[in-house]
Amino acid sequence: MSTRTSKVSVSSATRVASKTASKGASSINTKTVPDDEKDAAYYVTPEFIYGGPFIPVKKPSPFIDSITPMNVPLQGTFTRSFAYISLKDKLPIIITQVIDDLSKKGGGPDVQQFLEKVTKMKNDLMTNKDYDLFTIDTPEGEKWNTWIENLVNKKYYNNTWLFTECYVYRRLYEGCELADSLKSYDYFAEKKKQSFHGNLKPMCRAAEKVVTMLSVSDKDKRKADFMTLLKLALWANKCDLSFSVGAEVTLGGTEDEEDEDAPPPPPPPPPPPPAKGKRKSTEPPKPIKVSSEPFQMILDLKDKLLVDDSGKIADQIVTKAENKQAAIDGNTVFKQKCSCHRLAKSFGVPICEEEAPPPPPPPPEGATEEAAAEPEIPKIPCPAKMTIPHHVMFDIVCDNAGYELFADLCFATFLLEQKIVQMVRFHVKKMPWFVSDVTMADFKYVIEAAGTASFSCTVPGPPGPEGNVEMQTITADNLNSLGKQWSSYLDGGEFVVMDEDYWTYPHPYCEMKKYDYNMYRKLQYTVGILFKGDLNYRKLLAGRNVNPYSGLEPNLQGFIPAPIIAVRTVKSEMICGLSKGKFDVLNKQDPNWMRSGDYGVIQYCPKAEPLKSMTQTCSTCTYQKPFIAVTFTKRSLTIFFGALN
Ligand SMILES: O=P(O)(O)OC[C@@]1(O)O[C@H](CO)[C@@H](O)[C@@H]1O
Repeated sequence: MSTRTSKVSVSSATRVASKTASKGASSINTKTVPDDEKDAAYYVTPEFIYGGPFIPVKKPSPFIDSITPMNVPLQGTFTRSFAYISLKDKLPIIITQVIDDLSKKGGGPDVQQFLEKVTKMKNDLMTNKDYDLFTIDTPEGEKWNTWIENLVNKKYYNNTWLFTECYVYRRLYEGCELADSLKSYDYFAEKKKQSFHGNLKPMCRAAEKVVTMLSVSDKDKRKADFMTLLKLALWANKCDLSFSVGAEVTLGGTEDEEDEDAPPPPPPPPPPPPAKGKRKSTEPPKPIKVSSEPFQMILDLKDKLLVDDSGKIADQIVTKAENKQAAIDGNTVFKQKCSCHRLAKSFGVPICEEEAPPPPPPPPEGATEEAAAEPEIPKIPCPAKMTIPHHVMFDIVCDNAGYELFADLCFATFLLEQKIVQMVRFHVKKMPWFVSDVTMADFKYVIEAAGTASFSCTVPGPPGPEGNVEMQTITADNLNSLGKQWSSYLDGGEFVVMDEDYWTYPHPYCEMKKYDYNMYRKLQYTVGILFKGDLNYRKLLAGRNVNPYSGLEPNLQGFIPAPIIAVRTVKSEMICGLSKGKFDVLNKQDPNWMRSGDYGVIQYCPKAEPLKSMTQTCSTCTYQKPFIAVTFTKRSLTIFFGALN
């Protein structure tokens, strides 16, 4: 009989053994418990029954019948948590949808291999196995394997929900990386396209109003519009396909959707006089009619906005942008020479002073190797020493494509057209992510589709002075003009779209410096970073179930590259910044209120870590280093430059 050793606590094994022994004792050989309790194998080796099955040995379960305890990371072992539900019910369905779609698509042996790997991953998830390592041979794949090997808990439910979910979406994409015929395949593309076309009506209606907010306006109107467009971007976050498990989400599909095409209902009768005494705060909220007209929705949902820092954000971002512009105007020279400048100068190599010149011409035909190895050194300002950017910029860490990206683009357009900033940087994903997160391809698709969409419908216009309502025709004209404006921003550089690896890492943002210091530094140049959506919120709070009444800043745990703006509808069981008692009231009204996406927050942390000159040379200067090392091939110099790495 093979003996299996396993880390099972003796006490529980004893319980198991005695329970086993008591059950049908006559049919099994009742060995006495060995004197030597070190023989743990005894407790886990199933008793062999002649002609009968092995008796299953129940290991102590990692699952706890509880919600996530305070300050503990959300994870699947708490069976009353949404993390558990998401891993048990949502993620397997999303994986199955990918498998089904690809099976229908068909393909050669590489697609079959993809399906086998993804099916195994789905089964491993459902049976709480250990993560498999990545097999792609890339630096980023190696990083993932290092992270997995360093984990204490390598099981899907036992590790944090954040890591497991990111791991699953990253493994899905590995399947494509390993399949030649799936190299640039996006298994969520159709759903994301549908999330655009399925929301044409709210986009066209929103565009009607957005275009009236773009001409430079007085401070009060500018502030009001700033706040409104931030709320438009907030409620757009309801359109999230990982939350809906791939089901199409059209705006306004919330609570009791009001059919706004019907003439508005007559005004409600005056409310009855308040009952004597205090209204019980735990009465379930009365169902509200939510218009699918985006700007009316903002008004309808005002009580669902649990934290609203939009006014403070509007004031401070404008002020910070003005201060940044003053610093740029006043910055005439680099304050310090970068070490590579000094070294280059001392070896007679031109130092990098201006903007990067055009790439050097290709070496002439038949050029000798030495000549080919000596291109003109590009003169690039050394980012390591830059503490003042070239432009006043604002960053948006995007979430979902489709309607949510439309709303984010509207907000960015407002910032540019109101001359608050000169550039908006969008951070998107390098691969299909959480079903509807924006990739570079999605970004370009939405801009192109907005510029060419056609749409027309009639809706009730605003009530006239006598309360009469005229029907009005909504078309895609304003959406088209916005789309064309966005396209020119992309060409002109006002819109910069970046898809660095970092945004598909599984780590909380408080660890950004550890995993991508350059990314942290890049973010320090901006006047504000808008983090969209629930997943970003989970990363900002390190995936923990924090005290709902604690402030945003302490929960960022030092992640303050620039002022942080967190805009998210509540789709996971973590939140901070609530007013006193609010969390308890909401829980009493509906214990599952954090799983609905019906509530939202607009939170702000104004702190920013000062941008200092780096002590070592930057990645740009590293680019020059190999060249200088090749130019001065003396062994001592190569070692010397090597030491600078
Ligand atoms: O970041 P988003 O798109 O706002 O929301 C993503 C998300 O809430 O959807 C899922 C809900 O199950 C979670 O995995 C994840 O946090």
